[in-house]
Amino acid sequence: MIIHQLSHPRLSIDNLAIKTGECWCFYGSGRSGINEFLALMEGTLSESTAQTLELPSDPAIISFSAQQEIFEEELRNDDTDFMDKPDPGTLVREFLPAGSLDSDLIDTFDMRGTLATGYRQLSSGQSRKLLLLEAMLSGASTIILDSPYDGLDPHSCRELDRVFNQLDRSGMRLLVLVRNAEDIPDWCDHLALFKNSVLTDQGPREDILPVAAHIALATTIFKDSPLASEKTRDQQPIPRELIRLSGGFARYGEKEVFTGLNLTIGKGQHTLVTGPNGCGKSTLLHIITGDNPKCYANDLTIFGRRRGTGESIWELKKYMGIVSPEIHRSYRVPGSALHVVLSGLFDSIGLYQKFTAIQKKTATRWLEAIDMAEHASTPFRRLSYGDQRLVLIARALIKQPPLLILDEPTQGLDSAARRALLDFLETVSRGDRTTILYVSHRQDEYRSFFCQHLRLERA
Ligand SMILES: Nc1ncnc2c1ncn2[C@@H]1O[C@H](COP(=O)(O)OP(=O)(O)OP(=O)(O)O)[C@@H](O)[C@H]1O
Repeated sequence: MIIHQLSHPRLSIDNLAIKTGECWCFYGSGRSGINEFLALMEGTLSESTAQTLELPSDPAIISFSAQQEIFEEELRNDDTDFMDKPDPGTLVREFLPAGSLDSDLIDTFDMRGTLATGYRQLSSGQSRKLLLLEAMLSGASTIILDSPYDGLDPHSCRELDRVFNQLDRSGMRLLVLVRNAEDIPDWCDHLALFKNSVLTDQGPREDILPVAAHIALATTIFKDSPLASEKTRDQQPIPRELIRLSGGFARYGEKEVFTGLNLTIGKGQHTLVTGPNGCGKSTLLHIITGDNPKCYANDLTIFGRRRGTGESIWELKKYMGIVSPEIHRSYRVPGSALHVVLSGLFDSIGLYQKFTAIQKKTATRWLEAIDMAEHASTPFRRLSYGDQRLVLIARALIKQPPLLILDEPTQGLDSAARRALLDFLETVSRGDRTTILYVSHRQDEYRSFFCQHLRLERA
């Protein structure tokens, strides 16, 4: 792979040559040029010129946008309307090359139990692991891993390291893109850095690592958030107990996800939920938000109202702000970044209601808070994954909800943005307006303001 004198409004690379057998890590903050580099690898970077551009012809790319593309393809092919049972879509085993189903790697990543599951039914971490397995088992000669640890539980992260440490890389090229210095894998032998839209440094890992330590330490996002702004919607008084789930259970068909789960969240009882990929964290949140049909069968009281007693889901959603991989995946309707933030006021995916000048001003202030005011009219889908994530966080925060549900909100963010979000949430946690329910795999996000920790296990 050779890149010589590549020029793009947000990416310059003077010289880059990667030989077969080499393993490179590319590191930069979210707006350093790293997203454009990924787009270059994906073949979607327009407006660039280069003197020499020899890219891998058919790389296996493991990224959130690749996951999204498959999801959308699966939705397009969904034949449920023409069948007498839900169409599971392409099964996990159908993604893997014929003859590879005995591979130990499937057990290593704890995916054997999902072989007969459809792609759309996978948890977010499981769908990442599937792409990884597909790339490795099909013997791809170039593998590009974008934020490889995001979305994986600690066990899978360790296994990923073990597998790549032991991998015979002689016939392959491995490119890893990370936005957190802590995520630079020790199994990469080369390191390259992006700063201010330029690939500035490159060389053996140990030579460049000291320079990397100084990148992405500063950000202004969430420094000036409209936290105590004017009320954006009338709110009823909220009871002291927000959630009570007694003997909670969830299953899909024959498959039990969890059972006998008790959870009470009082006002100000900021709660952290952790557990391995596929143990049911998102399912639990979907039961709470009313997005899983099992919410009616469960003994669940939310904001003082027993579920299944005639309340509408929209009544309850008024009190929640939600960020999750599922919302991110579902946000496929056209609309600008500003419209996405505004849609948080109406709990809709897409903006279908008239908004007031005050609401627009508040949304604009939230865009300023995430340093994206200049992208107010940029179509949401054209933003990088990390910037989309920030917009969705602003969407959840805009109404300053009594219950803020954040399911792996920092996926795709760089370390500075992640820290800024957690610092901001710490400030939120000190007020009496919002209670936070937070799911994460990253131990560096387990802040002390979480006063309750729910550890889920696999059933
Ligand atoms: N619609 C569905 N149909 C069948 N199985 C499903 C469906 N949705 C989720 N599952 C399965 O339920 C289990 C729990 O999924 P869930 O998304 O709640 O896990 P999670 O703990 O949030 O995982 P992750 O950490 O990877 O996000 C997984 O094994 C998943 O494959």
